[in-house]
Amino acid sequence: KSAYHRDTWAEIDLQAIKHNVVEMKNHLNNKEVFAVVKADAYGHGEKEVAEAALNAGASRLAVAVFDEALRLREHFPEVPILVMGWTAPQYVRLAAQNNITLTAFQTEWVNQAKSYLKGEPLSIHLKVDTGMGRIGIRSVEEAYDVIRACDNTSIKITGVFTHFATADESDLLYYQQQLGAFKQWLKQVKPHLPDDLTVHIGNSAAAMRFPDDMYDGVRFGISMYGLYPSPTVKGEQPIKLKPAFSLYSRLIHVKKVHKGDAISYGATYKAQDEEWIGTIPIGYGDGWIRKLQDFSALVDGNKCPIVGRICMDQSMIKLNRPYELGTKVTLIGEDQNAFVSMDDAAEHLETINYEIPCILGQRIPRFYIT
Ligand SMILES: Cc1ncc(COP(=O)(O)O)c(CNc2conc2O)c1O
Repeated sequence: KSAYHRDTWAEIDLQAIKHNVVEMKNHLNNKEVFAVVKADAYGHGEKEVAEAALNAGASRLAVAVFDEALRLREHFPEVPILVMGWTAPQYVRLAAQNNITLTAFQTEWVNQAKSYLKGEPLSIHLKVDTGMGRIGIRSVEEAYDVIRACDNTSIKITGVFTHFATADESDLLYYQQQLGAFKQWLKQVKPHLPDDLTVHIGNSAAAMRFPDDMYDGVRFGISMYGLYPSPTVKGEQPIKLKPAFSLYSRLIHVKKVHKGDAISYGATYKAQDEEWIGTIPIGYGDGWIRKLQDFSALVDGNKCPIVGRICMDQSMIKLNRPYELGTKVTLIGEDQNAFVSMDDAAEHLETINYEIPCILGQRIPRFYIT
């Protein structure tokens, strides 16, 4: 349960989510946009983001895990929902009863699945591995086996898809190889598949950079949240995105320390002079991990470095002057005309922006700006 009685919170701008969906739909001249809301909508809140994305023109929801699909089905009784990951065959009946589309790519899985179905129609999308090397069919022969296993069963192939490993990079060779492999695969397998198939191959990067390659729809994840998939794509600015996620806290303690005074565990930080130190109620117990030490937060538009070791529930920042208790601290987002972005935090942590909102835990309540 989120601690609502603590001055640390996230704000999710649903107008930004809608803006990004509309931008993508226009960019694709109205192909389908599947809102990828797995991992609690990349940490933004699955229900609220799904609703905003659907209102803005997304036509389907895509998740990674069957339980995410079951939860969303509670709120969205009619929307097509695709589970993009592997689901154990013993759950196919529950999937069929909830009209949830699963991903299939193994003949053995199909054979087991049909033994659990009692005639209910189960929708599946075939996953083709053209080079992501994670899950998926890797040859035409494999495809024939899987398709044959579905024959005369209640398992209906309603889509095929593949996933790109390098669509966000400057070197396009591997992307082109995957695209070529998929086209070749589809040309050979299509005659054995139903006509009204949904074909979708692109993530945010491919959809933004190569909209004409995109077949029927795109699986829109990171950029629906207003984040570019990589510095390369950010540099190209194929569409203008609005970041949705902001993270705030408030000063709960302010003190003046003298030269040589130590801050936090290990006494690793020593004040270099008389300094004003602020304490904020966020720590690695919230996913604000220890490696964020020396990253900066904004107070009154000023960059204030995180000094000393980050604790489980609290962190210290060096202030540019004394501030009142309760003064707002911007950890991610805009403060006056200064801005700390998800990309800044990712760069500091030597990771990608995707990871940051996902690791911010449920002790940080998410509030929604509609
Ligand atoms: C199969 C599949 N399709 C679409 C997306 C959306 O990609 P985007 O967020 O770049 O638009 C993902 C994201 N998968 C992951 C994102 O980060 N790690 C992943 O495995 C995915 O796994």
